[in-house]
Amino acid sequence: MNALRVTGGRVLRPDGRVTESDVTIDRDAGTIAAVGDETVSGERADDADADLPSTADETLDADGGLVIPGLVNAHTHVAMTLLRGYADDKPLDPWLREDIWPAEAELTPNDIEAGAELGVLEMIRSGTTAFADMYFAMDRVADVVDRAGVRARLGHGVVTVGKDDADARADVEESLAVAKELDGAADGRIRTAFMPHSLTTVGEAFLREGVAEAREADIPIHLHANETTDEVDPIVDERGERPIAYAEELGALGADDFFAHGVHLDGSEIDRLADAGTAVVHCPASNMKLASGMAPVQRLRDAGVTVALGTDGAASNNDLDVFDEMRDAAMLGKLAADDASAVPAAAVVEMATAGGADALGLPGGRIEPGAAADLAVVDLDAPHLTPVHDPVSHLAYAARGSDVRHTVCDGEVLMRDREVLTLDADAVRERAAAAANDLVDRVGE
Ligand SMILES: CSC[C@H]1O[C@@H](n2cnc3c(O)ncnc32)[C@H](O)[C@@H]1O
Ligand SMILES: [Zn+2]
Repeated sequence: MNALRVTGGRVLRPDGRVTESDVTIDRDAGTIAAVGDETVSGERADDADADLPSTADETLDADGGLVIPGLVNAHTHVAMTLLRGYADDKPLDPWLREDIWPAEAELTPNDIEAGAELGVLEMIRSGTTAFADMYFAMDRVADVVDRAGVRARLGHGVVTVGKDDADARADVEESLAVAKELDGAADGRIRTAFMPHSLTTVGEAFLREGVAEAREADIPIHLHANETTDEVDPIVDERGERPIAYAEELGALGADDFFAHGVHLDGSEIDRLADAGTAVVHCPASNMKLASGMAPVQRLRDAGVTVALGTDGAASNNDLDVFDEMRDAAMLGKLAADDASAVPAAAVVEMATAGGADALGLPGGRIEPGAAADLAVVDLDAPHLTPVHDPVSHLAYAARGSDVRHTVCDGEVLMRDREVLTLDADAVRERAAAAANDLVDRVGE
Protein backbone atom coordinates (compact mmCIF):
# COMPACT_ATOMS: atom_id res chain seq x y z
CA MET A 1 0.00 0.00 0.00
CA ASN A 2 1.21 3.50 -0.82
CA ALA A 3 0.37 5.03 2.55
CA LEU A 4 -0.16 8.60 3.71
CA ARG A 5 -0.48 8.88 7.49
CA VAL A 6 -2.01 11.86 9.30
CA THR A 7 -0.38 11.70 12.70
CA GLY A 8 -0.80 13.12 16.18
CA GLY A 9 -4.16 14.83 15.80
CA ARG A 10 -7.63 14.48 17.19
CA VAL A 11 -10.14 13.05 14.72
CA LEU A 12 -13.81 13.99 14.31
CA ARG A 13 -15.63 10.67 13.84
CA PRO A 14 -18.98 10.26 12.03
CA ASP A 15 -20.87 9.82 15.31
CA GLY A 16 -19.54 13.15 16.62
CA ARG A 17 -16.93 11.61 18.94
CA VAL A 18 -13.45 13.12 18.87
CA THR A 19 -10.64 10.60 19.37
CA GLU A 20 -6.86 10.84 19.45
CA SER A 21 -6.07 8.71 16.40
CA ASP A 22 -3.77 8.54 13.42
CA VAL A 23 -5.49 8.27 10.05
CA THR A 24 -3.89 5.96 7.47
CA ILE A 25 -4.75 6.62 3.85
CA ASP A 26 -4.33 4.23 0.94
CA ARG A 27 -3.21 6.71 -1.69
CA ASP A 28 -3.61 4.26 -4.59
CA ALA A 29 -7.25 3.65 -3.69
CA GLY A 30 -7.86 7.22 -2.50
CA THR A 31 -9.56 5.84 0.60
CA ILE A 32 -9.09 5.77 4.35
CA ALA A 33 -7.49 2.46 5.32
CA ALA A 34 -7.60 2.89 9.09
CA VAL A 35 -8.54 5.34 11.82
CA GLY A 36 -6.50 4.49 14.90
CA ASP A 37 -7.23 0.86 15.58
CA GLU A 38 -10.14 0.57 13.19
CA THR A 39 -9.51 -0.83 9.72
CA VAL A 40 -11.75 -1.48 6.74
CA SER A 41 -12.12 -5.15 7.65
CA GLY A 42 -12.92 -4.25 11.23
CA GLU A 43 -9.69 -5.87 12.40
CA ARG A 44 -7.34 -4.08 14.73
CA ALA A 45 -4.61 -2.18 12.91
CA ASP A 46 -1.92 -3.89 14.89
CA ASP A 47 -3.08 -7.38 13.83
CA ALA A 48 -0.60 -8.83 11.36
CA ASP A 49 -3.20 -9.48 8.66
CA ALA A 50 -4.66 -6.00 8.87
CA ASP A 51 -2.28 -5.21 5.99
CA LEU A 52 -1.25 -1.77 7.24
CA PRO A 53 2.35 -0.69 6.74
CA SER A 54 4.22 0.12 9.94
CA THR A 55 5.80 3.14 8.25
CA ALA A 56 4.07 5.49 5.85
CA ASP A 57 5.38 6.75 2.50
CA GLU A 58 4.32 10.27 3.51
CA THR A 59 3.12 11.79 6.76
CA LEU A 60 1.14 14.89 7.59
CA ASP A 61 1.65 16.34 11.04
CA ALA A 62 -1.70 16.96 12.75
CA ASP A 63 -0.20 17.65 16.18
CA GLY A 64 -2.40 20.19 17.97
CA GLY A 65 -4.96 19.89 15.21
CA LEU A 66 -8.39 18.47 14.54
CA VAL A 67 -8.77 16.13 11.56
CA ILE A 68 -12.16 16.73 9.96
CA PRO A 69 -13.86 15.49 6.79
CA GLY A 70 -13.15 17.76 3.83
CA LEU A 71 -15.85 20.42 3.77
CA VAL A 72 -18.49 20.41 1.03
CA ASN A 73 -19.64 23.63 -0.63
CA ALA A 74 -22.88 22.27 -2.08
CA HIS A 75 -23.94 25.31 -4.10
CA THR A 76 -21.74 27.89 -5.75
CA HIS A 77 -20.90 29.61 -9.02
CA VAL A 78 -17.17 29.38 -8.53
CA ALA A 79 -16.06 31.71 -11.32
CA MET A 80 -18.11 34.52 -9.74
CA THR A 81 -15.01 35.25 -7.65
CA LEU A 82 -14.30 37.69 -10.49
CA LEU A 83 -17.41 39.64 -9.41
CA ARG A 84 -16.60 39.66 -5.68
CA GLY A 85 -17.40 43.15 -4.42
CA TYR A 86 -18.58 44.25 -7.87
CA ALA A 87 -22.22 44.84 -6.89
CA ASP A 88 -23.37 44.76 -3.26
CA ASP A 89 -26.35 45.77 -1.16
CA LYS A 90 -29.23 44.96 -3.52
CA PRO A 91 -31.95 42.31 -3.49
CA LEU A 92 -31.70 39.30 -5.83
CA ASP A 93 -33.75 40.38 -8.83
CA PRO A 94 -32.31 43.89 -9.46
CA TRP A 95 -28.84 42.63 -8.50
CA LEU A 96 -29.01 39.94 -11.20
CA ARG A 97 -30.71 42.05 -13.88
CA GLU A 98 -28.92 45.39 -13.40
CA ASP A 99 -25.44 44.24 -12.42
CA ILE A 100 -24.59 40.54 -12.58
CA TRP A 101 -26.17 39.38 -15.83
CA PRO A 102 -24.80 42.33 -17.87
CA ALA A 103 -21.33 41.56 -16.50
CA GLU A 104 -21.69 37.82 -17.13
CA ALA A 105 -22.65 38.56 -20.75
CA GLU A 106 -19.07 39.77 -21.23
CA LEU A 107 -17.39 36.73 -19.64
CA THR A 108 -15.09 34.67 -21.85
CA PRO A 109 -14.17 31.00 -21.23
CA ASN A 110 -10.72 32.27 -20.24
CA ASP A 111 -12.27 34.54 -17.59
CA ILE A 112 -14.31 31.63 -16.24
CA GLU A 113 -11.21 29.48 -15.96
CA ALA A 114 -9.36 32.29 -14.15
CA GLY A 115 -12.27 32.85 -11.76
CA ALA A 116 -12.66 29.13 -11.13
CA GLU A 117 -8.95 28.78 -10.33
CA LEU A 118 -9.23 31.59 -7.80
CA GLY A 119 -12.34 30.07 -6.22
CA VAL A 120 -10.89 26.57 -6.02
CA LEU A 121 -7.68 28.00 -4.52
CA GLU A 122 -9.77 29.77 -1.87
CA MET A 123 -11.71 26.58 -1.14
CA ILE A 124 -8.62 24.35 -0.81
CA ARG A 125 -7.08 26.91 1.55
CA SER A 126 -10.19 26.78 3.74
CA GLY A 127 -10.52 22.98 3.84
CA THR A 128 -13.18 22.44 1.17
CA THR A 129 -12.61 19.36 -0.95
CA ALA A 130 -15.89 19.12 -2.88
CA PHE A 131 -18.35 21.55 -4.40
CA ALA A 132 -21.33 21.83 -6.73
CA ASP A 133 -21.11 24.40 -9.47
CA MET A 134 -23.71 25.84 -11.84
CA TYR A 135 -22.27 28.14 -14.49
CA PHE A 136 -21.07 28.46 -18.08
CA ALA A 137 -17.98 27.15 -19.93
CA MET A 138 -18.02 24.14 -17.63
CA ASP A 139 -15.27 22.40 -19.60
CA ARG A 140 -12.96 25.13 -18.25
CA VAL A 141 -14.23 24.66 -14.70
CA ALA A 142 -13.74 20.89 -15.09
CA ASP A 143 -10.16 21.47 -16.20
CA VAL A 144 -9.51 23.48 -13.03
CA VAL A 145 -11.10 20.76 -10.85
CA ASP A 146 -8.91 18.18 -12.55
CA ARG A 147 -5.68 20.15 -12.07
CA ALA A 148 -6.47 21.28 -8.51
CA GLY A 149 -7.37 17.77 -7.32
CA VAL A 150 -10.76 18.50 -5.73
CA ARG A 151 -14.14 16.84 -6.38
CA ALA A 152 -17.16 18.52 -7.93
CA ARG A 153 -20.63 18.04 -9.31
CA LEU A 154 -20.76 20.38 -12.30
CA GLY A 155 -23.50 21.59 -14.61
CA HIS A 156 -24.20 24.17 -17.30
CA GLY A 157 -26.84 26.58 -15.99
CA VAL A 158 -29.86 27.06 -18.26
CA VAL A 159 -31.81 30.32 -18.52
CA THR A 160 -34.50 30.53 -21.20
CA VAL A 161 -36.27 33.80 -20.31
CA GLY A 162 -35.61 36.40 -23.01
CA LYS A 163 -34.49 33.75 -25.54
CA ASP A 164 -36.30 32.58 -28.66
CA ASP A 165 -37.34 28.93 -28.84
CA ALA A 166 -34.28 27.80 -30.78
CA ASP A 167 -31.81 29.45 -28.39
CA ALA A 168 -33.71 28.22 -25.35
CA ARG A 169 -33.76 24.65 -26.64
CA ALA A 170 -30.05 24.87 -27.47
CA ASP A 171 -29.33 25.96 -23.88
CA VAL A 172 -31.22 22.96 -22.49
CA GLU A 173 -29.42 20.65 -24.90
CA GLU A 174 -26.07 22.14 -23.93
CA SER A 175 -26.73 21.46 -20.24
CA LEU A 176 -27.63 17.84 -20.99
CA ALA A 177 -24.66 17.40 -23.33
CA VAL A 178 -22.23 18.86 -20.78
CA ALA A 179 -23.66 16.55 -18.10
CA LYS A 180 -23.12 13.52 -20.31
CA GLU A 181 -19.68 14.57 -21.52
CA LEU A 182 -18.04 15.55 -18.25
CA ASP A 183 -19.45 12.84 -16.00
CA GLY A 184 -16.62 10.72 -14.61
CA ALA A 185 -13.86 13.13 -15.69
CA ALA A 186 -10.81 13.82 -13.52
CA ASP A 187 -10.47 10.11 -12.64
CA GLY A 188 -14.07 10.06 -11.45
CA ARG A 189 -13.75 13.13 -9.22
CA ILE A 190 -16.15 15.03 -11.48
CA ARG A 191 -19.83 14.11 -11.56
CA THR A 192 -22.49 16.17 -13.27
CA ALA A 193 -26.10 17.33 -13.19
CA PHE A 194 -28.73 18.96 -15.41
CA MET A 195 -28.97 22.50 -14.04
CA PRO A 196 -31.95 24.68 -14.97
CA HIS A 197 -31.36 28.01 -13.22
CA SER A 198 -34.80 28.10 -11.52
CA LEU A 199 -38.47 27.31 -12.01
CA THR A 200 -39.15 30.91 -13.13
CA THR A 201 -36.15 31.61 -15.37
CA VAL A 202 -36.67 28.45 -17.44
CA GLY A 203 -39.97 28.10 -19.29
CA GLU A 204 -42.29 25.19 -18.56
CA ALA A 205 -41.90 23.48 -21.94
CA PHE A 206 -38.10 23.57 -21.67
CA LEU A 207 -38.18 22.33 -18.10
CA ARG A 208 -40.40 19.42 -19.16
CA GLU A 209 -38.14 18.48 -22.07
CA GLY A 210 -34.93 18.80 -20.10
CA VAL A 211 -36.14 16.99 -17.00
CA ALA A 212 -37.52 14.10 -19.07
CA GLU A 213 -34.22 13.70 -20.89
CA ALA A 214 -32.23 13.97 -17.65
CA ARG A 215 -34.37 11.27 -16.05
CA GLU A 216 -33.95 9.05 -19.10
CA ALA A 217 -30.16 9.39 -18.82
CA ASP A 218 -30.14 9.07 -15.01
CA ILE A 219 -28.69 12.57 -14.58
CA PRO A 220 -29.50 14.40 -11.30
CA ILE A 221 -31.12 17.84 -11.29
CA HIS A 222 -29.92 20.95 -9.47
CA LEU A 223 -31.74 24.30 -9.48
CA HIS A 224 -32.44 27.40 -7.38
CA ALA A 225 -35.81 26.94 -5.64
CA ASN A 226 -37.99 29.03 -3.32
CA GLU A 227 -35.23 31.60 -2.85
CA THR A 228 -37.37 34.77 -2.67
CA THR A 229 -41.07 35.59 -2.43
CA ASP A 230 -40.66 37.32 -5.83
CA GLU A 231 -39.91 33.88 -7.24
CA VAL A 232 -42.58 31.93 -5.32
CA ASP A 233 -45.54 34.30 -5.80
CA PRO A 234 -45.74 34.21 -9.63
CA ILE A 235 -45.70 30.41 -9.58
CA VAL A 236 -48.54 30.33 -7.05
CA ASP A 237 -50.48 33.04 -8.93
CA GLU A 238 -50.07 31.52 -12.38
CA ARG A 239 -50.26 27.83 -11.56
CA GLY A 240 -52.27 27.67 -8.36
CA GLU A 241 -49.60 25.47 -6.81
CA ARG A 242 -46.40 25.99 -4.80
CA PRO A 243 -42.98 25.65 -6.47
CA ILE A 244 -42.10 22.28 -4.93
CA ALA A 245 -45.43 20.82 -6.12
CA TYR A 246 -44.62 22.22 -9.57
CA ALA A 247 -41.17 20.63 -9.44
CA GLU A 248 -42.74 17.31 -8.46
CA GLU A 249 -45.22 17.53 -11.30
CA LEU A 250 -42.32 18.19 -13.69
CA GLY A 251 -40.61 15.04 -12.44
CA ALA A 252 -37.79 17.14 -10.97
CA LEU A 253 -38.17 15.99 -7.37
CA GLY A 254 -35.97 12.92 -7.15
CA ALA A 255 -33.77 11.30 -4.53
CA ASP A 256 -30.58 12.33 -6.37
CA ASP A 257 -31.71 15.92 -6.91
CA PHE A 258 -30.65 18.89 -4.77
CA PHE A 259 -32.20 22.34 -4.67
CA ALA A 260 -30.40 25.51 -3.62
CA HIS A 261 -31.89 27.87 -1.01
CA GLY A 262 -35.34 26.55 -0.03
CA VAL A 263 -35.99 29.74 1.93
CA HIS A 264 -39.74 30.19 1.43
CA LEU A 265 -41.09 26.68 1.95
CA ASP A 266 -44.41 25.81 3.55
CA GLY A 267 -45.12 22.64 5.52
CA SER A 268 -46.51 20.76 2.53
CA GLU A 269 -43.37 21.51 0.53
CA ILE A 270 -41.10 20.32 3.35
CA ASP A 271 -43.10 17.07 3.44
CA ARG A 272 -42.80 16.66 -0.33
CA LEU A 273 -39.01 17.17 -0.17
CA ALA A 274 -38.73 14.67 2.67
CA ASP A 275 -40.89 12.07 0.90
CA ALA A 276 -38.95 12.45 -2.35
CA GLY A 277 -35.51 12.44 -0.71
CA THR A 278 -34.57 15.67 -2.48
CA ALA A 279 -31.85 17.58 -0.61
CA VAL A 280 -31.83 21.31 0.16
CA VAL A 281 -28.64 23.38 0.06
CA HIS A 282 -28.90 26.15 2.63
CA CYS A 283 -26.97 29.31 1.70
CA PRO A 284 -27.29 31.51 4.80
CA ALA A 285 -24.81 34.27 3.91
CA SER A 286 -26.32 34.81 0.46
CA ASN A 287 -29.83 34.74 1.93
CA MET A 288 -28.90 37.39 4.49
CA LYS A 289 -26.93 39.61 2.10
CA LEU A 290 -29.68 39.66 -0.54
CA ALA A 291 -32.29 39.84 2.25
CA SER A 292 -34.00 36.82 0.68
CA GLY A 293 -35.26 35.48 4.02
CA MET A 294 -34.58 32.80 6.64
CA ALA A 295 -34.76 29.15 5.55
CA PRO A 296 -36.61 26.76 7.90
CA VAL A 297 -33.49 24.67 8.51
CA GLN A 298 -34.55 23.09 11.80
CA ARG A 299 -37.95 22.16 10.37
CA LEU A 300 -36.31 20.64 7.30
CA ARG A 301 -33.97 18.56 9.46
CA ASP A 302 -36.81 17.52 11.77
CA ALA A 303 -38.74 16.33 8.71
CA GLY A 304 -35.77 14.20 7.60
CA VAL A 305 -34.69 16.33 4.63
CA THR A 306 -30.95 16.16 3.87
CA VAL A 307 -29.66 19.70 4.35
CA ALA A 308 -26.27 20.77 2.99
CA LEU A 309 -24.48 24.13 3.06
CA GLY A 310 -23.46 26.36 0.17
CA THR A 311 -21.76 29.71 -0.14
CA ASP A 312 -23.56 30.59 -3.40
CA GLY A 313 -21.32 32.76 -5.61
CA ALA A 314 -18.67 35.06 -4.15
CA ALA A 315 -20.65 38.07 -5.42
CA SER A 316 -23.43 37.42 -2.88
CA ASN A 317 -21.39 36.20 0.10
CA ASN A 318 -18.55 37.51 -0.46
CA ASP A 319 -16.22 34.56 0.18
CA LEU A 320 -16.18 30.79 -0.35
CA ASP A 321 -15.34 29.85 3.25
CA VAL A 322 -17.65 27.04 4.49
CA PHE A 323 -16.62 27.77 8.11
CA ASP A 324 -18.46 31.10 7.74
CA GLU A 325 -21.46 29.20 6.39
CA MET A 326 -21.53 26.88 9.42
CA ARG A 327 -21.55 29.83 11.82
CA ASP A 328 -24.13 31.74 9.78
CA ALA A 329 -26.36 28.67 9.50
CA ALA A 330 -26.30 28.08 13.25
CA MET A 331 -26.99 31.74 14.05
CA LEU A 332 -29.69 32.28 11.41
CA GLY A 333 -31.29 28.91 12.17
CA LYS A 334 -31.88 30.00 15.75
CA LEU A 335 -33.41 33.30 14.66
CA ALA A 336 -35.64 31.55 12.12
CA ALA A 337 -36.87 29.06 14.74
CA ASP A 338 -36.94 31.67 17.54
CA ASP A 339 -35.11 29.04 19.56
CA ALA A 340 -31.49 29.17 20.73
CA SER A 341 -31.33 25.37 20.78
CA ALA A 342 -32.22 25.10 17.07
CA VAL A 343 -29.56 24.24 14.47
CA PRO A 344 -26.84 23.44 17.03
CA ALA A 345 -23.09 23.16 16.36
CA ALA A 346 -23.15 19.43 15.63
CA ALA A 347 -25.94 19.95 13.08
CA VAL A 348 -24.07 22.55 11.02
CA VAL A 349 -20.89 20.47 11.08
CA GLU A 350 -22.91 17.51 9.79
CA MET A 351 -24.48 19.72 7.09
CA ALA A 352 -21.03 20.91 5.95
CA THR A 353 -19.61 17.38 5.77
CA ALA A 354 -21.74 14.20 5.50
CA GLY A 355 -24.88 16.19 4.60
CA GLY A 356 -23.05 17.91 1.75
CA ALA A 357 -21.55 14.69 0.40
CA ASP A 358 -24.94 12.95 0.59
CA ALA A 359 -26.76 15.86 -1.08
CA LEU A 360 -24.30 15.88 -3.97
CA GLY A 361 -24.03 12.10 -4.20
CA LEU A 362 -20.24 12.36 -3.91
CA PRO A 363 -17.94 10.24 -1.76
CA GLY A 364 -16.44 11.77 1.37
CA GLY A 365 -17.96 13.60 4.31
CA ARG A 366 -16.97 10.99 6.92
CA ILE A 367 -13.65 9.92 8.42
CA GLU A 368 -13.99 6.16 8.69
CA PRO A 369 -12.23 3.14 7.18
CA GLY A 370 -13.30 2.60 3.59
CA ALA A 371 -14.48 6.20 3.06
CA ALA A 372 -12.93 8.52 0.49
CA ALA A 373 -9.76 10.11 1.82
CA ASP A 374 -11.05 13.69 1.76
CA LEU A 375 -10.06 15.57 4.90
CA ALA A 376 -8.67 18.76 6.38
CA VAL A 377 -6.57 19.43 9.47
CA VAL A 378 -7.66 22.46 11.47
CA ASP A 379 -5.15 24.07 13.86
CA LEU A 380 -6.69 24.36 17.30
CA ASP A 381 -3.83 26.21 18.96
CA ALA A 382 -4.77 29.74 17.89
CA PRO A 383 -5.82 32.35 20.49
CA HIS A 384 -9.38 32.51 19.15
CA LEU A 385 -9.68 28.72 19.59
CA THR A 386 -8.38 28.61 23.17
CA PRO A 387 -9.45 26.84 25.39
CA VAL A 388 -10.90 23.76 23.68
CA HIS A 389 -13.90 22.74 25.76
CA ASP A 390 -15.61 21.28 22.70
CA PRO A 391 -13.89 20.98 19.28
CA VAL A 392 -17.25 20.69 17.49
CA SER A 393 -18.36 24.00 19.02
CA HIS A 394 -15.14 25.59 17.72
CA LEU A 395 -15.73 24.27 14.19
CA ALA A 396 -19.19 25.83 14.12
CA TYR A 397 -18.68 29.06 16.01
CA ALA A 398 -15.04 30.09 16.31
CA ALA A 399 -12.84 28.53 13.60
CA ARG A 400 -12.09 30.19 10.26
CA GLY A 401 -10.94 28.90 6.92
CA SER A 402 -7.50 30.35 7.63
CA ASP A 403 -7.14 27.89 10.53
CA VAL A 404 -6.81 24.99 8.07
CA ARG A 405 -3.24 23.59 7.98
CA HIS A 406 -3.54 20.69 5.49
CA THR A 407 -6.13 19.66 2.89
CA VAL A 408 -6.34 16.18 1.34
CA CYS A 409 -8.70 14.96 -1.40
CA ASP A 410 -8.89 11.48 -2.91
CA GLY A 411 -5.75 10.61 -0.93
CA GLU A 412 -3.69 13.42 -2.48
CA VAL A 413 -2.27 16.26 -0.40
CA LEU A 414 -3.62 19.46 -1.97
CA MET A 415 -2.32 21.80 0.75
CA ARG A 416 0.51 21.07 3.17
CA ASP A 417 1.34 23.52 5.96
CA ARG A 418 -0.84 26.19 4.28
CA GLU A 419 0.97 25.86 0.94
CA VAL A 420 -1.34 24.80 -1.89
CA LEU A 421 0.58 22.25 -3.95
CA THR A 422 -1.69 21.85 -6.96
CA LEU A 423 -2.13 25.50 -7.94
CA ASP A 424 0.38 28.37 -8.09
CA ALA A 425 -1.33 30.77 -5.68
CA ASP A 426 0.43 33.96 -6.84
CA ALA A 427 -0.12 33.23 -10.53
CA VAL A 428 -3.79 32.35 -9.91
CA ARG A 429 -4.39 35.58 -8.03
CA GLU A 430 -2.63 37.73 -10.63
CA ARG A 431 -4.47 36.09 -13.54
CA ALA A 432 -7.87 36.44 -11.85
CA ALA A 433 -7.31 40.07 -10.83
CA ALA A 434 -6.31 40.97 -14.41
CA ALA A 435 -9.29 39.09 -15.86
CA ALA A 436 -11.67 40.83 -13.43
CA ASN A 437 -10.30 44.28 -14.24
CA ASP A 438 -10.53 43.68 -18.00
CA LEU A 439 -14.06 42.35 -17.56
CA VAL A 440 -15.24 45.41 -15.68
CA ASP A 441 -13.63 47.67 -18.31
CA ARG A 442 -15.52 45.83 -21.08
CA VAL A 443 -18.81 46.09 -19.17
CA GLY A 444 -18.28 49.85 -18.73
CA GLU A 445 -17.55 50.50 -22.43
C1 LIG B 1 -27.23 30.17 -15.28
S1 LIG B 1 -25.73 29.97 -14.45
C2 LIG B 1 -26.09 30.46 -12.79
C3 LIG B 1 -26.63 31.84 -12.68
O1 LIG B 1 -27.07 32.04 -11.35
C4 LIG B 1 -26.77 33.35 -10.99
N1 LIG B 1 -26.84 33.50 -9.54
C5 LIG B 1 -25.87 33.77 -8.68
N2 LIG B 1 -26.35 33.81 -7.43
C6 LIG B 1 -27.66 33.56 -7.53
C7 LIG B 1 -28.71 33.46 -6.58
O2 LIG B 1 -28.52 33.64 -5.30
N3 LIG B 1 -29.93 33.19 -7.04
C8 LIG B 1 -30.18 33.03 -8.35
N4 LIG B 1 -29.22 33.11 -9.28
C9 LIG B 1 -27.99 33.38 -8.87
C10 LIG B 1 -25.44 33.58 -11.59
O3 LIG B 1 -25.10 34.93 -11.63
C11 LIG B 1 -25.60 32.94 -12.94
O4 LIG B 1 -26.16 33.84 -13.85
ZN1 LIG C 1 -26.83 30.33 -6.74
